[in-house]
Amino acid sequence: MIQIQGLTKQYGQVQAVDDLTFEVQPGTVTGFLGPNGAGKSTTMRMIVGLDTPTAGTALIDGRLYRDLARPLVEVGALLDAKAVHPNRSAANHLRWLAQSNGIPLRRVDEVLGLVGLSDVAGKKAGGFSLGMGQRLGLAAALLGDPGVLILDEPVNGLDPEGIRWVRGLLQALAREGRTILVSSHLLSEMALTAERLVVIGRGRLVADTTTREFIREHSASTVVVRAPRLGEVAAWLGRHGLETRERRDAEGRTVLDVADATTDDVGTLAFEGGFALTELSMTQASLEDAFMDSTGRDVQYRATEER
Ligand SMILES: Nc1ncnc2c1ncn2[C@@H]1O[C@H](COP(=O)(O)OP(=O)(O)OP(=O)(O)O)[C@@H](O)[C@H]1O
Repeated sequence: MIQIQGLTKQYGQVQAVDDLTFEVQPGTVTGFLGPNGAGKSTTMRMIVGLDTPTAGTALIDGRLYRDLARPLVEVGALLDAKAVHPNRSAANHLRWLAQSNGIPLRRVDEVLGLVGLSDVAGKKAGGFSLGMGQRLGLAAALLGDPGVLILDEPVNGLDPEGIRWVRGLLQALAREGRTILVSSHLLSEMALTAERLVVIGRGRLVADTTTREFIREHSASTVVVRAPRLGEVAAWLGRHGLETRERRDAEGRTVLDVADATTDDVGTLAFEGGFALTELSMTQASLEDAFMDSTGRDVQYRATEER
């Protein structure tokens, strides 16, 4: 289990992580979600002792990372896939890690096989593509067969096949009872991988819930209505407590958006009011848009055209 308590990191004027408190339980994949610059990497670096918190603590199975006797056997981390000596072969990189952590050398071939790098084991890591580098980083994280895994954007640079493979691997590792924290800035990716989500924006906790609940809360759906007497329909629905907004659809027709309602509600009310409807449909807001909205005021970096 990972326990984060009041974790805070200040870099000069920048509050990178701001009083974060959450737990990551074993047996499930927990997604660590937030827009760029939200503080995910800084949090993960503090968990594995690469950064010192300004305040608060990050404990792994009740202990600080630096107090673990054999860190690689207890925690596997993928934080920067490029942190490999470019002239060292993939196998030698792993052998060196294994030897310095008292891990049997046969484990090197096992993890190379597991991540699909057996064929390039003797090639220099410096010549690896981003995706191959990610696979090597995963191999290093898995080397000590640890009970806790901390992975920063592990699918970055992988092709769709690779992404599917990582997803399956993480879910299988979680089923074995491991604690897995995996970061991403894409809700769509985490929706398929993680059972739970810890969402942050500008260093602060936005949500700590199941993925299903987070999606349910943020996938606001809208009922779309077209009718010959649209103004009267809007007034009628308004009188029955529904919030409506008129707009033009893609074909230039005037339609009514009804928030927080079902087509059943709207259809029944229209019938009771004696209105003919020419359209009654449902649209789902893009999940990614809804997620960005939820962290919206906390987003630190946006494309300038969005400002
Ligand atoms: N060593 C550092 N010195 C100064 N500021 C830093 C340092 N590391 C991170 N920051 C700042 O802290 C904030 C959080 O950064 P962090 O990399 O943790 O975010 P992130 O959620 O991992 O984003 P990304 O997905 O872009 O990696 C950013 O404003 C970043 O510029």
